[in-house]
Amino acid sequence: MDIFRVLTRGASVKKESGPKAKATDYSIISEKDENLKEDNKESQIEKELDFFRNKRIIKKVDDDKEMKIKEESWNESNESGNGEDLIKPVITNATEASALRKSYKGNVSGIDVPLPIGSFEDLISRFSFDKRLLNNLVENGFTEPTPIQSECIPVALNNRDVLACGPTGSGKTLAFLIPLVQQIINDKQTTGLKGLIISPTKELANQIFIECFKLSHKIFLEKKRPLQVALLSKSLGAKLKNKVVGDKKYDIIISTPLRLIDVVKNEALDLSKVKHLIFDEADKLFDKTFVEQSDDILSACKEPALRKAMFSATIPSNVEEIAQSIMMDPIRIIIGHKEAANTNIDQKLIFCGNEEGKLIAIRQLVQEGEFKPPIIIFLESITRAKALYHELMYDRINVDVIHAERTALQRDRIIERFKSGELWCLICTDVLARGIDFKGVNLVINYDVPGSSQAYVHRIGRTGRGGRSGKAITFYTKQDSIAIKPIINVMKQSGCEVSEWMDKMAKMTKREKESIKNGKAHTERKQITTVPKIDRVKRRRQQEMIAASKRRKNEEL
Ligand SMILES: Nc1ncnc2c1ncn2[C@@H]1O[C@H](COP(=O)(O)OP(=O)(O)OP(=O)(O)O)[C@@H](O)[C@H]1O
Repeated sequence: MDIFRVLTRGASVKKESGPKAKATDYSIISEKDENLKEDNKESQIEKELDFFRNKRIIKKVDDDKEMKIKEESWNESNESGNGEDLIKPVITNATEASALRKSYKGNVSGIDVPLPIGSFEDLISRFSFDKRLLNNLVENGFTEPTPIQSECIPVALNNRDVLACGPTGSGKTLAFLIPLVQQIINDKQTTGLKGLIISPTKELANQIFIECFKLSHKIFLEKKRPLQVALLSKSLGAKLKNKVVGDKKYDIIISTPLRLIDVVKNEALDLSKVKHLIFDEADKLFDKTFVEQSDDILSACKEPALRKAMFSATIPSNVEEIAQSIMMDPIRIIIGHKEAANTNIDQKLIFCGNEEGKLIAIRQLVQEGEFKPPIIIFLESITRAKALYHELMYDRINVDVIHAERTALQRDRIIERFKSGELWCLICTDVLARGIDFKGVNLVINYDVPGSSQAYVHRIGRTGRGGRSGKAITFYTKQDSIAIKPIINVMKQSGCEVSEWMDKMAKMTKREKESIKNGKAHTERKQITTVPKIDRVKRRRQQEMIAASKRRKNEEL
């Protein structure tokens, strides 16, 4: 509740709360006592959740070598710095760096770890950062780096490999895009593809492309050539194959693994000069579905000085091992807890007994006013997503569904409608679970318990993004008694209140761990429907009769 109040208050942080609190006589003004305690509690929560650092934190070491954290507004600091020469990096030494890291629970390890940046202006003095690029950041509303950006940008600009893990919605996309664009600007001499970003889904690739396009707006390289970014779509793939477009045209390409491999195998795109290779949602790209394709991409990038980067909100230990084996002295950056969800999300479990109970639970949420759009509902299969869509349509809920059987155009249109607020409730499979940045999603419902703790973290991460608060509800039934355990553990790690019975329930035997790992934690689910069984049987018989009659006619013909 406190967290919700603090977050919904947004940027209107009371700046004087600190000094005032000190000056107040607690013993005399007893009625204000509670308010002051509240303020202290709030500032504590703010510090922990301020991933977007609306307030600037500057650290200084005083004579007694004690750290003092001083807040300065963006304007104040801008006024004091009259001219480029006077802009000084905010973080200048290891003590300041470690205090900054402590403030956002950053854990950074590796050989020769560079200092983080305290503000985007630090980049000008430390890395001769491009002014147009800085302008593009500010014009898009990015005035202060988020913790993952503070850490990752200097690492990449020092040309180091990086394995980065930060909460969902904490700005990882810009954490790899900002240094990438700067490095392309620095590398004036060579033409052709230098930066490659791999994403597991088309939707996410498209989103990264849009961000990269905005960031490289009006940036020109040698001979006034604009920096060229492309999304490797089906049509661009065909153009490259037919040599309608030359493969040297682009500086940065964003693609899904399969599409990229297709053009590379047809020798329509040369990856041998790629200098920066970024895997977004790295744990997905190195799991069993994609690992071979990711490996093919790595082998096609032959540049000896290839810089590799891996990003995700979840990095399981097997992916860490892969990262260590393919990277050169990587720097490992973890913001927050590796197995936890974003702390801006209020997480809740609802026991529904059985499958019918889930439909009742949704209707109850509607009745109780908890079903506040925009809402995303995740299900485990296409069939189930379609079935729930039909059920909710009957309830006259403004809803649509996205899954792998819908065409790219349909998917794009639905996403647009959802983003514009025309569509209130989006039903989907895990195809939209990762990376997609819908601003202001109020509620995520896991209609089916996700298959792993990682899937859970990504699914619920569609809400509570960019410093906003959000809510996630997970339905479970008797048959989810094992699958729910890792979810309770994530809730614990993320600081949610977990009752004693939940805590007991979360304990896993070796066998249970094994069955979760092998995806055998739950059995086949019953169909989603409110149509009585007798009607369903009648309908099926009718369909069978029609099919049989069609068959007979065909045979006669
Ligand atoms: N420095 C910043 N200041 C303010 N907002 C930012 C900043 N950096 C990123 N954002 C915003 O935060 C939101 C989430 O960013 P992003 O999509 O990169 O998250 P993410 O960490 O990649 O999440 P996920 O793990 O789900 O992929 C976006 O709307 C983005 O525009």
